[in-house]
Amino acid sequence: MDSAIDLSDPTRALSLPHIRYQLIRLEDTVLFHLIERAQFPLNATIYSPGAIPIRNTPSTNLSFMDWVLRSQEELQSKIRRYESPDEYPFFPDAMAETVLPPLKYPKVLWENDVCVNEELKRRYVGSILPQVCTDVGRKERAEAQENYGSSATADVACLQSLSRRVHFGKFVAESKFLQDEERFVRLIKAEDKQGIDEAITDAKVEKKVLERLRLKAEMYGTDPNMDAEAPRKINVDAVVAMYKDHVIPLTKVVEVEYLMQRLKGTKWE
Ligand SMILES: O=C(O)C(=O)C[C@]1(C(=O)O)C=C[C@@H](O)C=C1
Repeated sequence: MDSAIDLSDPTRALSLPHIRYQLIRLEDTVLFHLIERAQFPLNATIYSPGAIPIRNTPSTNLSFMDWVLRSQEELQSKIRRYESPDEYPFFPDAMAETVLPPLKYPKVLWENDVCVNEELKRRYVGSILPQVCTDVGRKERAEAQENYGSSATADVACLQSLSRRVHFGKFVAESKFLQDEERFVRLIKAEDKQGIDEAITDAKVEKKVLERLRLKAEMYGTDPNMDAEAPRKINVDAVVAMYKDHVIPLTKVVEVEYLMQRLKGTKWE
């Protein structure tokens, strides 16, 4: 599978404008997947372990959605999805050998084991989805068993695009580190996580991200054939809140944790 970052040229891969362009592109991906998911009710049962027995797999204690996600990841690992440095599995134990010859990606990132997928999934199921699936101009929608499979399939796409977005923080962090090595080495050596967080934060860019996202959610969520009063396909406020409270903060966690590991094996260690 292709990486969204241009890895053929490591200098370009670490240029901040190039990375930010990819982050903007990913907003579209995340939004379109969420719009697909929001057409179905929340269907909370699919997130509850054991609530839906998985036939022929009695030993599993996964929720239905987790079982779909894990099965997809197992298949996708065989076609090299997780060889790309911007892809991280939610179920590392499901990784299988690839059926294609392995790829050799140039090393752009520093060695690290940062992965926030567990936390991302917890927030997606517990907070993001309940908000996104309500208040699209309709009453609370009842569970629909016939949509269990479609809901979980859309969840996989949402979770994978969100995971990719927040782990792009590693490229951002590497780029920022190279721009001001002296400052970051000092902060990292002092284990000053708050100082690192302040150093990587750009409030103006964050404000712009949220404004652009609101516009996109309003535009993509409105059918051009419908009148202006018709219900939107997506809860615009929920989308903006998702980025403000979860996506940007988790991207920053990834950036800080990546930088905390950045001096391992260097002359500064
Ligand atoms: O674009 C950056 O510089 C980033 O670090 C990414 C990002 C974001 O998640 O959108 C995160 C932190 C910054 O404060 C601004 C934006």
